[in-house]
This record gives sequence, structure tokens and C-alpha cells, in this order.
Amino acid sequence: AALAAALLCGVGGAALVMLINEALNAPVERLTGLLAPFAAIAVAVMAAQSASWALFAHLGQTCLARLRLEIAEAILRTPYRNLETIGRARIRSALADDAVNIANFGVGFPVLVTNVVVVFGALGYLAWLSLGIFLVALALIAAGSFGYHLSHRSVVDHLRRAGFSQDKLYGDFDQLLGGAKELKLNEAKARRFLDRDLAAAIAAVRRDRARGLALLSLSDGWGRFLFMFLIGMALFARLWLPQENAGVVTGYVVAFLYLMGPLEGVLAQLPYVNLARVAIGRIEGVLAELKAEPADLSGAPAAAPRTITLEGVTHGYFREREEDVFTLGPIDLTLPAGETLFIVGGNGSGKTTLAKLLTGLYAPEGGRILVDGVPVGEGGRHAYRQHFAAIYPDFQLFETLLEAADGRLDDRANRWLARLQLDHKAAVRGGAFTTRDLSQGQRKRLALVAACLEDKPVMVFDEWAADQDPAFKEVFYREVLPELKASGKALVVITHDDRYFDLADRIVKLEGGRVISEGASAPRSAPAPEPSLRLAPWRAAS
Ligand SMILES: Nc1ncnc2c1ncn2[C@@H]1O[C@H](COP(=O)(O)OP(=O)(O)OP(=O)(O)O)[C@@H](O)[C@H]1O
Repeated sequence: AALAAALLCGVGGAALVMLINEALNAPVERLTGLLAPFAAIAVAVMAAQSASWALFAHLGQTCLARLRLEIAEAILRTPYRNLETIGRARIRSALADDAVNIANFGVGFPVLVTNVVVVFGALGYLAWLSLGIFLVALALIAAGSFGYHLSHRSVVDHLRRAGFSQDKLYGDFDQLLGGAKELKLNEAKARRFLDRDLAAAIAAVRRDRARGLALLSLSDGWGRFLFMFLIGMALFARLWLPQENAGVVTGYVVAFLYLMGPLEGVLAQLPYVNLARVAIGRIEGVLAELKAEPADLSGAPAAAPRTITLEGVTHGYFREREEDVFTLGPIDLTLPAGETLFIVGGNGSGKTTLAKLLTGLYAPEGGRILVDGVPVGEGGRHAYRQHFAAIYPDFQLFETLLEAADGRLDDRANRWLARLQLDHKAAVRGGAFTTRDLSQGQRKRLALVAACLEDKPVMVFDEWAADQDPAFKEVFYREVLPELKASGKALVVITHDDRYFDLADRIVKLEGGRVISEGASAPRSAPAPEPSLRLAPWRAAS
């Protein structure tokens, strides 16, 4: 419908050119006969134009909404490791700028269609007026279009390059917002970041976009020049084609002048067409990388596992810059229901990586995972992940909680909040936290409430207690964990809190990606040695 309305508008526009020319050359007695058609076509053009613009705007926005949902769905369905390697900046860029460029094209598309139809209709009329002049005009237009086409290829190249620079820019914006505290505390650091990193990324986008658009304006100017040339050619055609009558020449000049508007409309839309072309390519690229992992989403939740077993499981990170690979494993580990397993080890020893493998966020590169003796295949990983509730150090605290089966979510949540000494700060009403604006440690407690309410058979805490005060650490290790354990859950606790190692049923210690010890209890760490790196003493004011 949108396209039909745009076509109608274009055909009406071309008809108006003919009518105007007729009216200009018609004797007065014929003029009355042309008045009604002129008025009718003018009204039809206006109505068709409004309709096509409104419909295309609707189409553009619908397309934008669907695209965003499609990308969001793809983000959810792709393996987690894929998201880490593609990077947030690129995905955000696709969701924001690229998608908007496509929607903008949707808004401008009727202008393009209408104007292209007007241009072609008027050209047809001109061919009918005089084939000789028309053929010369056509040859000129063909030559002009070729020049246009050549410059457009490099326009698209520049715009594509601007897209890559934009990904980097989005990454820097993340750093600017995420690192606002650090930047405010250190002016030199802020200036360096702003003047070097951010300014360079902004300049790169500006440079490539500006070059692309400048090149486009050159070809735009070339198009306009060509048009003037065509008008001149029609004006002076009688010098070379004396047999042409003045009426035909007027027809040409009027048609060309009338066409200036539509042609400018087409030229003005070309940057948007190109931006949209580049954006579509980039979104397709991101969507292709966001390949969905096979998953059966319809299945009923599986029964709680009695044991989860990792057999020779490995995972490697390749870091291009250092040409280095960190490999975790091979790891052999069995986690029975109701067991509290502590995973300990130094920074970078692979604890979080192991937790990501255990929870199914990473697919094992080697080895396999078994649930009650049955291997978890590629297609079963989605269902497998549903056995876990985990709080990672970079947890996300969602405002709303999942509705409980018994419909008493608020009661249960508020009881948990009281247990975690947060009832004076926040509450759960209508399945949502009343506030999330709390301290980091308090927000982590809210995340703990959300995780407990999910009521999963296995819970993973990745350094959960690291930012809790000593009193609450005590509550967490001595009350919350035993209570969760008593309800039959398997608990995996990644921790450095050696004061509480005695609470573990088993402790696994990692070093350099390998299990170096595993046992019912780990030796308490020896008293801390004298620090070899002393902090510089405060310099006394001289
Ligand atoms: N996203 C990543 N990309 C590439 N390499 C990574 C990534 N995450 C971790 N690594 C590598 O894996 C190693 C183990 O990281 P991991 O996060 O598992 O350690 P960890 O034991 O949890 O450390 P911490 O106690 O500091 O949290 C790191 O030393 C690092 O070399």
C-alpha cells in the first residue's frame, strides 16, 4: 500500500508536468478544460503523498522494532562466549545507530520512490515530445550516472570504515560512563582519555563520515551541473535542430525545471540509502556471528540432578595481543546434590572460568559434563543451565523477580530481605524491588534474594561475600549457606575467605588452570608473611 501510494504520487507528479506544459501552450478556450484535471491531480498527489509518507514511517518504525527484538533474541540464544568475543560495543552499535539508520531510510524511502517515478514519467513525456532531444539527454544522464556510480563505491567504503570506528567509539563511551569516578579524581587521566582515546575515536568517525558525505556532495554537485547542462541544451537545441518548434523546447525547459525538485529529493535521499546499506551489512554481520546454539525451548524443566560430573573438561582463552593461551583443565569433578563445594585459588587461577563451564555458560572444548551419568550434548546445554542460579562478580540486578508458582512471591521475598537485614532499606512489591539504589554490598544482597527465590537445585556464588562486612559475612557463611544446603541444594562457593573454609564439605584448589588439591578440608592459610611491598609512608609535611 505504501509503495502503491508513492507510485501514484509519482505518476500524478509526472502527469502534472504534462498538464503544466499543455496549459502553457494551450489557447485560452482550451484552458477551462484543463482546470478540473489539474485540480484533481493536485489533490490526488497531495493525498497519495501523505498516505505514502505515513505508511512508510510506520513501516520504518515497525522494521526498527522488529530488528531490535530480533537482535535481542539472537543475543539471548547465542553461546555466552560468543557475546564476550564479539564485544558489547559492536552489538550496542548495531542495536542503536545501525538500526536507526535503517529506520531513517524507511522514512525517506517514499520520497525516493515518488521522485524517481516523477523523473521517469517526465522523461517518458519528453521522449514523446521529441525523440531526438530525448536521446541526447538520455546519453548525458547515462554518462552522469556512471560518474555517480564510481564515486558511490568509495562513499560506501568510507561509510563502512566509519562504522568500524563507531564500534570503538561506543567502547570508549562505555569507559567514559563506567570510569567517570576515576576520571573525576584524576584530571591528567581524564584529559589523556578525552584528548587521546575518545577524541581519536570521535575524529575517526567524523573523518570517515565527512569524507564519505563530502564525496557524495561532489557527485551531488555533478548531478546538478548535468541538469543545468540539460536545460541549456534544451534552450539552445534549435541552434542545432532548427526543425524543433518552440513549444517542444518550452516543454523541455519546463519539464527540466520541474524535475529539479524531485531530482534534488532523490539526491538528498542518497546518503540515507548508503548509510542504510552499510548499516544492513553491519547488522547482518553481527546477526551472523550471533549464531544460536541448538536448544529445545519447549521442554518441561528437568528434575533436579543428583550428581553433576565434569570429566576432563577444558577451556582455553586465546589472547591475540600476547599470543598466549590460558587453558583451564582438564578438570575432573563431581558435585553431588546437597554438597557445599568451595573453589579456592589465587587471582587468575581459573575459578570463574570453571564456574562458567560448570554452569554451562561455556561449552567444554575438551571432555564432557554428565548429569546423573548422562552426557550433556550440544542441544541439551540450554536445559542444563536451568539447573543453576549464580551470582557472578559482574552480576546484573533486575528490577522484577520471577513470579513464584504459589503466587506468594512478595511474602517470600520480604522474608528473605528481613533475613538479609535489608527490610529497612528495600521491599518487594508487585514482584519488583522498590529500590535498587543501594550500596554495592546491599545490592549484592538483593541479588542473593533474587537467586534464592529462583529456587534452583545448584547455586554458584563467585566471591559473593567479598564486599560484605564481617558481621554479614558471618551471617552468609554460618546461616544462609547451611540453610540453603539443608534444603538439598548443591552449593559452589568461590571464595578467598579462609576463615570459613571449615564450612565446606570439600575444597578444590586451583592454580594456573589446574586442580592442585582436592579434599574435605584445606589447611588454614599460614599467618600472613610480612608484606614485601610496603606502602610508602605518609611523607611528613616539611
Ligand atoms: N574474557 C577473557 N578473555 C581472555 N582471557 C580471559 C578472559 N577471562 C579470563 N581470562 C584468562 O583466564 C584466566 C583465569 O581467569 P578467571 O576469571 O577464571 O580467574 P579467577 O581465578 O576467577 O580470578 P579472580 O580471583 O581474580 O576472580 C585469567 O588469568 C586470564 O588469563
